[in-house]
Amino acid sequence: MIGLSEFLPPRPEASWKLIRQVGVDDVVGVLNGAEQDQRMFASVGAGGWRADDRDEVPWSEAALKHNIETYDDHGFTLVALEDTAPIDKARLGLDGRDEQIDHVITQIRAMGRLGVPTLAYNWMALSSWGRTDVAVADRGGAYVTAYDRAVAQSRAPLVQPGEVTPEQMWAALEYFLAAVVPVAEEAGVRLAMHPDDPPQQIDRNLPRIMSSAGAFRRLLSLHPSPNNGMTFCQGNFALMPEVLDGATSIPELIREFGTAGIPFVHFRDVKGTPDSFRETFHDAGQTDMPACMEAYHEIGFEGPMRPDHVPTLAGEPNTRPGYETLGRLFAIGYIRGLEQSVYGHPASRR
Ligand SMILES: O=C(O)[C@@H](O)[C@@H](O)[C@H](O)[C@H](O)CO
Repeated sequence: MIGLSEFLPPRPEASWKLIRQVGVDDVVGVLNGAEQDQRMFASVGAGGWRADDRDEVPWSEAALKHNIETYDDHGFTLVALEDTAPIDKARLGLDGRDEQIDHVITQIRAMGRLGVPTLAYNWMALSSWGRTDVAVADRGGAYVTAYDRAVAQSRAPLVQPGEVTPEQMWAALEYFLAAVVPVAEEAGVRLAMHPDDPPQQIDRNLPRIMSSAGAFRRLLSLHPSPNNGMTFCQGNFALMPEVLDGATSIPELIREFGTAGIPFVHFRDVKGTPDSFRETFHDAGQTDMPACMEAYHEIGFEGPMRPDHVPTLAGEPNTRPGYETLGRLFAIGYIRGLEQSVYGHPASRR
């Protein structure tokens, strides 16, 4: 079976009871006050959530143990992290990167000791996922997020034109992997690179190198290891050139990368192109989701899979675009149904 999971910060909320009631016990977490916890909603101009004021280093073993205990107190098991210390100097290959890489190494060793086997990270320097609208009316008036490249690129630049090159970011990634993959191997932690979102070649003058299937083939070849893998975020792979031009498909990429390359899945969908798209309900996008689930079953995937972004439904504040509660319940039910139709119902499994 897949490890159906949900993305929750280490701060209990009323929604946690609903997530348990719809049958999800596994959690993908952030680190209280770390880079993604602080950056992800600001990146789309939303209020999001606020970190607790804690007297602990977010990526320390003590902080991670605190988070695990918090999840455990509510019946959840932390199965992956999708957060690190700030690593922009590492992403850009700048002075000070070794200290940032040391923080990641500290976190990986703590994850190994505390039994958290997967670490998702991304190479979107100075930013995170990007959207130009977080309240586009979709089915029944539900809000989804959307992206328009012309609007996005009219905003303030992240760097000056040519200030950072793709080669610089690839060299920085190779340096990062050389430092952290051996530690991950020793700790029993699988690294899972998330695609640039959206998968643009360049964003406000800054290269985005993890924006094609070819880039992920290069990632795996840069440092071959069972601990150097990817977060197979379907919504982003669906917008990559090789999928849009028909050279491959999401199910074919699932089979190509296999469980060796895919420790972790974001199971969501979109409509459009990387220059202009909206996110969708899981049953209404441009990807053959049943075919994807069949491909996961064929490769024997049984790792963490989460719904990722969901629409905001009636009555919800939309301060956490993509991450409100009611849409998660729909998505969880949809994924669980697909899973049991493909992997079999627990009652029928031998
Ligand atoms: O596809 C995406 O961009 C999402 O997965 C992000 O919202 C991601 O989960 C956050 O930036 C936290 O890593």
